[in-house]
Amino acid sequence: MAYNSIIVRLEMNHERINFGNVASAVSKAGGDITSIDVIRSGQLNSVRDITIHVADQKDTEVIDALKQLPGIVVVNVSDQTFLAHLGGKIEVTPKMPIKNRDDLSKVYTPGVARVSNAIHENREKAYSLTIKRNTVAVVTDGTAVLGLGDIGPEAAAPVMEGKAMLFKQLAGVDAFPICLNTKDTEEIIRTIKNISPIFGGINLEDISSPRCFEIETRLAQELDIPVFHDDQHGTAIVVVAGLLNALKVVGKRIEHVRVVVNGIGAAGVSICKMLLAAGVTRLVPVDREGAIVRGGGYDHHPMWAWLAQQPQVEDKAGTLQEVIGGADVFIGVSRGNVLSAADVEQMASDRIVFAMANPTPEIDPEEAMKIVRVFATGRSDYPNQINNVLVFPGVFRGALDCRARSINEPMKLAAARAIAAVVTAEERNEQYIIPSIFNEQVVAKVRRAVVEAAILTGVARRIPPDFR
Ligand SMILES: NC(=O)C1=CN([C@@H]2O[C@H](COP(=O)(O)OP(=O)(O)OC[C@H]3O[C@@H](n4cnc5c(N)ncnc54)[C@H](O)[C@@H]3O)[C@@H](O)[C@H]2O)C=CC1
Ligand SMILES: CC(=O)C(=O)O
Ligand SMILES: [Mg+2]
Repeated sequence: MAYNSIIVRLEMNHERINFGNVASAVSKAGGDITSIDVIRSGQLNSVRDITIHVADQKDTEVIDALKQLPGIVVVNVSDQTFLAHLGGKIEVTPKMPIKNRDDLSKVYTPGVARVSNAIHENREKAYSLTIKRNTVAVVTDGTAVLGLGDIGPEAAAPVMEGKAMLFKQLAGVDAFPICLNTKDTEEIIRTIKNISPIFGGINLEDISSPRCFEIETRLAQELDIPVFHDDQHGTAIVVVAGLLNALKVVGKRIEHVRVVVNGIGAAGVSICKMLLAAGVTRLVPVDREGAIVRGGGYDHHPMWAWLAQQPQVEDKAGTLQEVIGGADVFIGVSRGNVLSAADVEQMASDRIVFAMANPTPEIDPEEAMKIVRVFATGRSDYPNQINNVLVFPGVFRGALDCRARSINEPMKLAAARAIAAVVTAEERNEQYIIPSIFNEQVVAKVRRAVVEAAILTGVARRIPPDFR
């Protein structure tokens, strides 16, 4: 279950109530007081800030319980998650101060003109003389934000800022959120191409399918910097990493398992492609209207049409409930609460369920954990967090360091194997199939694997010093 922290400012009349009554009311309503700060204390009244750890969506119950107490005034309630977003979460910081005219003439005019001319003569110098070599655009149109859907570019911004923070903290990559006010494929492609000169890479984020496929393919063809749709490939890479380890835990081989993937959008298509490349022989892709079957006609969706031609895709039609029976693996990248315990119980023994819709998984984790052998979500509050945050920082660190032209399939497979290998055979178990995002080996190993594969496949334009 997810928890949140709220800070409640209370004015208490000491003649009518004591703090013990407050603590017991909070606890009865489902909260847990974790700290108390006295703001003002007098003989009759005091004002205190109490921090309460409270289960998701239970905060109103706790506040209502406090409001009903005699001698209490709830002065203010602040939610720590909202506080963390106040004013946005990132800023631009200069690398040196401008203290005098001499500094000014170096970083700005007239000195800067010589640097600009040098880049004009040799465009490649943008990599050594500007932020290009370490800067990635995180671009969205706000149409498939987490599992929240088409909530618009402004509402997508907190997620993009969060991605930018993770890029910087985990891999030292400077990432900038760009939220576009258009859903038009051609306009998105044109805009990204037009802003690309300052960036060393483009991370596409939360752009809904099927537009995301064309946008990525065209940009990858038309730009000479890496373009990576995180929801497609970041997710597929981390799923394959988790699955390789989960299969070892349950003692099944990838070529023998039957895999149901629910939600064949951006993430689902790429997961299916990568599972086939990794050796899956029995695949059941399922979307809203049921299974996508071998030989079916899907003229409206080129990626579904491609899937329907793959020999490993089953030809049995049906709803999720009709096709899940006997499956060894369920991978959900669709939306919250679409899978019941009864559905999961139809699966094979030693089943593996990755319920990755964010923020609400396909099945309630508390229910699922009782009936599956290996369970994972995209969330940080349960064991086995399968989230593309394990991928994009290291992939871009590697791609920027070797100045890769693109991020190709061998680089992606190498990244998946590198993530899986962070968990050793001794450490691996049902609760630990995937490393934590705070495990420092993750970015280092993914970077190394990505650079090696880029060099081997000829897309690296620079050999980083530690590879010479
Ligand atoms: N844990 C992680 O790292 C990641 C999780 N996700 C999650 O996966 C979900 C999908 O993300 P995207 O692929 O980017 O979105 P998308 O919008 O491209 O695709 C969603 C697909 O799910 C299908 N769908 C919706 N309801 C369904 C249902 N009841 N049954 C079967 N299919 C259904 C839609 O028709 C669509 O094809 C979101 O909840 C997102 O948060 C996505 C990327 C990474
Ligand atoms: C994690 C992520 O990128 C998503 O849920 O869309
Ligand atoms: Mg995303």
